[in-house]
Amino acid sequence: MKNVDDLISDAASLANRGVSKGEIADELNVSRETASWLVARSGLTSQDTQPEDRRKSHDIHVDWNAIGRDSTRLTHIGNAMANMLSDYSEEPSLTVGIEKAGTPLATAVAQKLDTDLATYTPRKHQWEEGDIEDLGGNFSRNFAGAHGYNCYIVDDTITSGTTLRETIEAINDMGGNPVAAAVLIDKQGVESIEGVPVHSLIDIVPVHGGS
Ligand SMILES: O=P(O)(O)OC[C@H]1O[C@H](OP(=O)(O)OP(=O)(O)O)[C@H](O)[C@@H]1O
Repeated sequence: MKNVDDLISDAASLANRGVSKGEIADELNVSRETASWLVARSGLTSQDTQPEDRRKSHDIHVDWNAIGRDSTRLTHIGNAMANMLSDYSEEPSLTVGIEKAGTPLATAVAQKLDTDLATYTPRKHQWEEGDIEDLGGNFSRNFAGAHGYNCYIVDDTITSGTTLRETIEAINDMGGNPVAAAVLIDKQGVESIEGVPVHSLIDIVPVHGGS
């Protein structure tokens, strides 16, 4: 069982060997953002890892600020995501937004589909102290819980899929039924996670070949 210090040590060791942040994320089964955080916590400077990162990392940063900063655009995008989710016989009555960026999108989706609203904060946001295995994510008490609900799940991006997988497991653990998920952008191009269909408005598809 690993605690945060073990992970920081592992991340530093991999970074010192020239492994990219994306590969560290895969190796340690965390998101790339978390891998960056672990390397930063280890005290390695960006100079220590930057050249190898530039050469080996294929990850991309998605900037959807033009949508997120404008409530009209956000609502339109939420409606489009709702449209992708509107064909399930279970007729979910709860939309679960993944904090933080998934929540405003989930709010728009919930409004369009006339469902209740829940928010889930993944465990990676609760890593400041303690053993990672002992820390879980949580549903905000300000919104609905997942118990007894057929649920849609909404987030902005899939990078490794770890966050969505964790959210699906958390909904199951709480006695809910995750029916389908929708994201703005899927960097994996997955069709399903843990048996739950995943819909994305945009898939990122790496193109190989050329020079
Ligand atoms: O598929 P994964 O590798 O798990 O990564 C995807 C997650 O990472 C981002 O969250 P992040 O914590 O970076 O940002 P946020 O709190 O602003 O949503 C994003 O919003 C997803 O929730």
